[in-house]
Amino acid sequence: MKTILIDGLGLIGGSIALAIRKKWPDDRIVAVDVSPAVLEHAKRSGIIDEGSLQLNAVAADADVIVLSAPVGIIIDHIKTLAELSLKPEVIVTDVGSTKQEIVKHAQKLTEKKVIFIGGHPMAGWHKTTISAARADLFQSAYYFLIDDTLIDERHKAAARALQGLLSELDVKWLTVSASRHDRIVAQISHLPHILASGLVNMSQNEFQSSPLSLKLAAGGFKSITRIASSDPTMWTDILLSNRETLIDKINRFHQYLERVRQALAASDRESIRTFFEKAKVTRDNLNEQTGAHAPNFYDLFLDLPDRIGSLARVTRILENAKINLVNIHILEIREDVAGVLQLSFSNQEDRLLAKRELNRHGLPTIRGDQ
Ligand SMILES: NC(=O)C1=CN([C@@H]2O[C@H](COP(=O)(O)OP(=O)(O)OC[C@H]3O[C@@H](n4cnc5c(N)ncnc54)[C@H](O)[C@@H]3O)[C@@H](O)[C@H]2O)C=CC1
Ligand SMILES: O=C(O)C(=O)Cc1ccc(O)cc1
Repeated sequence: MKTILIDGLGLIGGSIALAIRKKWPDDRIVAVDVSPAVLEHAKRSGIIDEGSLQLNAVAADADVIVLSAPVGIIIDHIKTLAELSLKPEVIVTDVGSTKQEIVKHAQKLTEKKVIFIGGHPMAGWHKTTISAARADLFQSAYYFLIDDTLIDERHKAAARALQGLLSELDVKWLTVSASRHDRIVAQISHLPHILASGLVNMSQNEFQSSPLSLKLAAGGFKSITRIASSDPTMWTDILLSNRETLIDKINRFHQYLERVRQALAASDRESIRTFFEKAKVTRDNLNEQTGAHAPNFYDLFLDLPDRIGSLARVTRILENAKINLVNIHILEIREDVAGVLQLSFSNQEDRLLAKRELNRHGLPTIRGDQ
C-alpha cells in the first residue's frame, strides 16, 4: 500500500484523487488544503482517507506527492519540501500550468536527491474547486511531462511509475522541455484567457449603461469569453509565472490589432477580408491539422428545440448507435427558442458516425460542420 499525498484538493487535485481511488483502491490518499470544509467533504465522501491543513504534518509519510494548488503555492511548497525529511524514494510531481519557474525551483529538491517530475495535464475546465472534479476529467487529453526533469534513469523510472499510478486518467503522455511548454501554453491557453477577460472588462461599461446589450450578448461573445469565468487567483499566478513569454505574445497581438485598425482607417476591404479568410481556413482545418492532438475539436453542433425530451432524444440516438460521447454542452438557451447543442467526440470516426445517425433521425447538424 502506497501513501499518495495530494497538495491542493481542487478541480485538478480532486480529479486525480478520484482516478487513483478508482484504479488503486488499496492506496492511502492523504490531502492537504487550506479549506477545512473541502477536506471534511472529501473525507466524508471517501475521496481521501485523511486531510491536513499543514503540508509539513503529512509529507514525511508520502510515497508520491502531487502538488496541485495554484502555481505560486506549488513554488512555496517545493521550497517547504526541500527543507523537510522525506522518504528517500518519494516521487514529487506537480500539475501547474507553467513549467520553467516551477522546474527552476524544483532544482532544490534535485540537489537533495528528491525525485521531482514536472507535469501538466493539458485539459481542465473554467470551473474550479473539488465540486467540479471527475475521474474522467482528462480522458483522451494530453498530459505533459517535462523533459528537463527526466534527468537520469532513476527519474525516468519514476516517471513510468507515475504514469502507472495515473493510468486511470486515460491521457496521452507527451514529453516536452519546460521552455517549449511555456511558449506553447502562452499562445494557446494563457493569451486567450487575457483576451477573453479583456473583452469582458471592456464590455462592462456598455453592459452597465445599456442593460439591453447584456441581454443581446450573442453566441459568439459567450463562446469567446467562456474562459473569463476562470478563477482569478489561479490565473494571476499563471500570468506572473510566464511573464516574459506573455509580454512578447501581447506585443505580437497588438500588431495584429494594429493591422486591422490601419486597414479599417484606409477602408482596405481586401486586407480585412484576408484577415478573416486566413483565420477561417486555419480554424476550419484545426481538426485535420491537429488530428488526435485535439480531442475537443471533434465537435458537432445542432439546434436543440426548447421541448421536453429533446436532449434525451439526442443522447438516446447516440447510445443506440453505441457512439461514445465525450462531452455535451448547451451553448445558447433562450426561452421558446432553439438552443445550440455542442457534442464532443474523441475521434473523427465517432464524430462522422454521430453526424450520420443524427441526420438519419431528422436532426440536422449545423455550424462548423464540415
Ligand atoms: N483549472 C484547470 O483547468 C487546470 C489547472 N491546472 C493547474 O492546476 C492547479 C490547480 O488548479 P485547480 O484545481 O483548477 O484549482 P482549484 O482552485 O480548483 O484548486 C486549488 C486548491 O488548492 C487549494 N489551496 C490554495 N492554497 C493552498 C495552500 N496554501 N495549501 C494547500 N492547498 C491550497 C485550494 O483551497 C483549492 O482547493 C493550478 O496550479 C493550475 O494552474 C492545470 C491544468 C488545468
Ligand atoms: O476552461 C478551459 O477550457 C481551460 O482553459 C482549461 C485549462 C486551464 C488551465 C490549464 O493549464 C489547462 C487547461
